[in-house]
Amino acid sequence: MPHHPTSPSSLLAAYAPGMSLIATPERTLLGEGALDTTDDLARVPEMLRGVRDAGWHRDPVAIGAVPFAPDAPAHLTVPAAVHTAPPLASARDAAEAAERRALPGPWKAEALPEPEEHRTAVQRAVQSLGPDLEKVVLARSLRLVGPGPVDAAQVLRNLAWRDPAGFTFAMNLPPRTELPGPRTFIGASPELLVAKRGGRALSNPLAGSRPRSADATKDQHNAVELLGSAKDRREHALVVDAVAEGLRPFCTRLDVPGEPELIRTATMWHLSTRVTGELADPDTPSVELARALHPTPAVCGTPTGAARDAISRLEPFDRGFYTGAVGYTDASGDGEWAVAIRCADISGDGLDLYAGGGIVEGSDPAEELDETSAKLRTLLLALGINRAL
Ligand SMILES: C=C(O[C@H]1C=CC=C(C(=O)O)[C@@H]1O)C(=O)O
Repeated sequence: MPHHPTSPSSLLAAYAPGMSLIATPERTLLGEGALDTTDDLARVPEMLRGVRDAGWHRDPVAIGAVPFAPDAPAHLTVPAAVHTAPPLASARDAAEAAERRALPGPWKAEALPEPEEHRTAVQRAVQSLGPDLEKVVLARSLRLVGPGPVDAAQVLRNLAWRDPAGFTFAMNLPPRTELPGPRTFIGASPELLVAKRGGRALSNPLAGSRPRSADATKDQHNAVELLGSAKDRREHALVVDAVAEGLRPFCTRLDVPGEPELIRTATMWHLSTRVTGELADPDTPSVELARALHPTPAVCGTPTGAARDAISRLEPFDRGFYTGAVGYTDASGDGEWAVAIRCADISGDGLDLYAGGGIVEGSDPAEELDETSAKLRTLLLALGINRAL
């Protein structure tokens, strides 16, 4: 991977729509232009070899986004120029305060489905649980339209500095047919689908959530309650088991901690497990691991097929790239792929925000609605909106 010693804030400042940026706990990466593009994650290693063999780039990197639906096109590009910098968390400095600014309103909001309908969908999902469907993740979306073109670069900087330890991204996508002009898939995900470096693989499944609270006592109470919740631990274990099963065929050794830990973002507490493995073949491309894992029960459910069917029955919108994956890989297969959550799809004056939650036996519709509202706050706060919509 090319090395351009620079600071993460200078890459955030250089970002403009049409480019792609991803900031991870390992590095910050900005891609400009396109030497080649594919809509198929499986073809990424071949695309990287092609670019290298043609002499267009000695050390090419592919960066992009994969949708939730298996038959929908991905968008993965080998940029003409890739700039890298250390991780954001290493550089919380004066830039942080200077670069954060609210976007101008007012915003017109339209919920799809309406909150009441989401509660009903959760209720229906709970009723359809049983031996054939143990868990399903149900989501809702919120369309916001502002007074002018949404400033994606400002949203990105706001997201980055609020959650510098996660995976912050802005991916350039082909325009939507109904909304011409630049399209940016943007977000700050706390969840690592898979990273591969040399002979080691790492995944960090999250599932089981409580909102953060501005009140320190309540915040602590939420965290303790989450860690002790049998329902959330069940919901979490289904994801960890699926990730371990997905990685096992590739690994000679797999370490799966028996107990989840708590992690926090600016808006949420989550149960988290770090699964690490030693790869039988250190040349296994990270995209192959991502394909084997996606979609985990953190975004779809268990078993996958029945959960997908329930999602298409109960969700009244197309998820697009939400609950897909975003990331990058180099030609040696080393790379990082985050689960595409806490995100929005920006085109023109509007954006679509998304949030979902895992439904298992014992899930409560009102609590699930509140959880999605809390998850939507990641993007709402990045727009400068500090209230529920
Ligand atoms: C599907 C989402 O979150 C997933 C990741 C962490 C916790 C989750 C949960 O507790 O339900 C979800 O599985 C989302 O944020 O839209």
